[in-house]
Amino acid sequence: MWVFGYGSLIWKVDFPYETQIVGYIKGYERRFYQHSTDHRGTKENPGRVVTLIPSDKEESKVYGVAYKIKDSDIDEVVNHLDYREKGGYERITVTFFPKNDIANSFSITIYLASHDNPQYAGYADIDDLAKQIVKCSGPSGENVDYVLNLANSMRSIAPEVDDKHLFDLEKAILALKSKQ
Ligand SMILES: N[C@@H](CCC(=O)N[C@@H](CS)C(=O)NCC(=O)O)C(=O)O
Repeated sequence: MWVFGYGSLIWKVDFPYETQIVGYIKGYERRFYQHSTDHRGTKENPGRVVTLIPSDKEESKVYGVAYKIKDSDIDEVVNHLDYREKGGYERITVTFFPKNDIANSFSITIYLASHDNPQYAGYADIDDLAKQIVKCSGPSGENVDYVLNLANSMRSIAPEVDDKHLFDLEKAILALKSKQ
């Protein structure tokens, strides 16, 4: 079994895996459109974490990390991730393209929070997202750290990729923090 990480699963790998490959999935865009009340926010003050929105933009790709789960670990890992992603995410299967070997794509499981889940927050502009995020923290820590960890991880796994939404948000958050 393979699992694709495109958010905290890139930088917070709290499950056993055999190997990992950097690559992408197509037809989606990564957006901070999911409320988090159990990790980076609370019910009263929900944070924002990433999900994927469908995109018909030619060649829309979301880069992340694919993890190969050993057969004997599958039940444990799926139970763990089902619990970790309980805030509105569901497992679906998509095609993964290894960055350095796109000819050998394969099926992979992702956790996606669709637009009709109860914690879907939807669109907000970058400044409003940043203003919300700098005020939030939850059981897993500061919402700001979630964004900065993801931005730093993306720069290290795919430095050639410009995820405008992510890096514009990072810039807006750092600008707000510098004024505090
Ligand atoms: N499904 C996404 C993970 C989305 C995500 O980040 N989920 C949150 C749940 S709200 C999480 O696991 N957070 C852990 C943390 O914030 O430390 C992925 O593939 O990376």
